[in-house]
Amino acid sequence: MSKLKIAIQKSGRLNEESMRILKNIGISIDNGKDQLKASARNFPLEVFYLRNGDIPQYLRDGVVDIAIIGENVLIEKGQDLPIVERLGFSKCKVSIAVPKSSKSKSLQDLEGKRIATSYPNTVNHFLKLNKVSADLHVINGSVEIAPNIGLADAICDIVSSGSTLFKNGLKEIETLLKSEAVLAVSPKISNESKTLLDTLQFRIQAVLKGQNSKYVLLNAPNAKLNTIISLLPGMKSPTVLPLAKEGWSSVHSVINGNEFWAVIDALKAAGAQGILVCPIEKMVV
Ligand SMILES: Nc1ncnc2c1ncn2[C@@H]1O[C@H](COP(=O)(O)OP(=O)(O)OP(=O)(O)O)[C@@H](O)[C@H]1O
Ligand SMILES: O=P(O)(O)OC[C@H]1O[C@H](OP(=O)(O)OP(=O)(O)O)[C@H](O)[C@@H]1O
Ligand SMILES: [Mg+2]
Repeated sequence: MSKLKIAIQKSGRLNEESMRILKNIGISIDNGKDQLKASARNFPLEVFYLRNGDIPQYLRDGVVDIAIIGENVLIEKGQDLPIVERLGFSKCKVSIAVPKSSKSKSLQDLEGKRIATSYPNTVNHFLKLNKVSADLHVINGSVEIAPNIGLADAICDIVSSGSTLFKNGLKEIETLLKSEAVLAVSPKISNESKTLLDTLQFRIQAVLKGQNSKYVLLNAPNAKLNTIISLLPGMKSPTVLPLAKEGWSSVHSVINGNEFWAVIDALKAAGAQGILVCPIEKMVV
């Protein structure tokens, strides 16, 4: 039986969370130290540990079937490669920044200036779109140092907390794109591997949905039940069970993480008491 081949970043920002996803979907991997290829014990899966920046080419060539990769790298080097799942971690932006003292306030002010970046295709595309021409200096790391050593007037790099920009005396002037870790697929994936991918994706979706939701239990006076139930959609509808105490019920439901605090505030205001909130490990809808 053939195995599904997945590329994961060997080391760096994406490695830990990528391994955690595999663990959370019940896949265990025999990982020898410095091993660049490993097999799963309980799923027909082979893991290739690669550099993030090399993964688009491996996908294109069909060396691997799928990969967990930063969306920004796909935008830079793999526009042709389909994304099948957004994974919600390693969220960041790719932005243009200039020294705090610079007079440049927008992209138009960078006409004829030097921009240091590790993302030349992304920057070129953006400059072209905005009809600005600038000189690109491609460097692979520590991009934020470039203006301080006189190499460039501006930089384009990843921004997350903004602390690297701050520490290097830079300010952001344009955001080119937003990125997160994604699951990308090789255009050469076989039908057999595609079936395995469907199984893997089903499991990943169950984990992601669980992560984005909370299980809520609360006590409600029966007189307020209708209002409280209307605030709680649940997976189908909330579960309502009688409490031992006369005139009270226990209500169980699932709340989406994004609207969590707004719903809790509304529940309290509607008379809910003893609200318990529990994490959900997996959710199959
Ligand atoms: N500060 C950050 N906060 C959040 N996500 C980030 C941050 N820096 C990078 N990322 C995301 O993680 C990915 C991997 O970044 P990392 O710095 O580990 O590797 P890299 O040097 O870009 O790649 P390679 O594996 O080729 O060496 C990036 O492509 C981006 O999607
Ligand atoms: O906005 P912040 O939270 O400060 O994060 C942004 C920094 O993080 C990344 O660098 P990383 O630490 O991965 O080092 P690298 O340049 O060696 O990849 C990125 O290249 C930025 O420099
Ligand atoms: Mg980095």
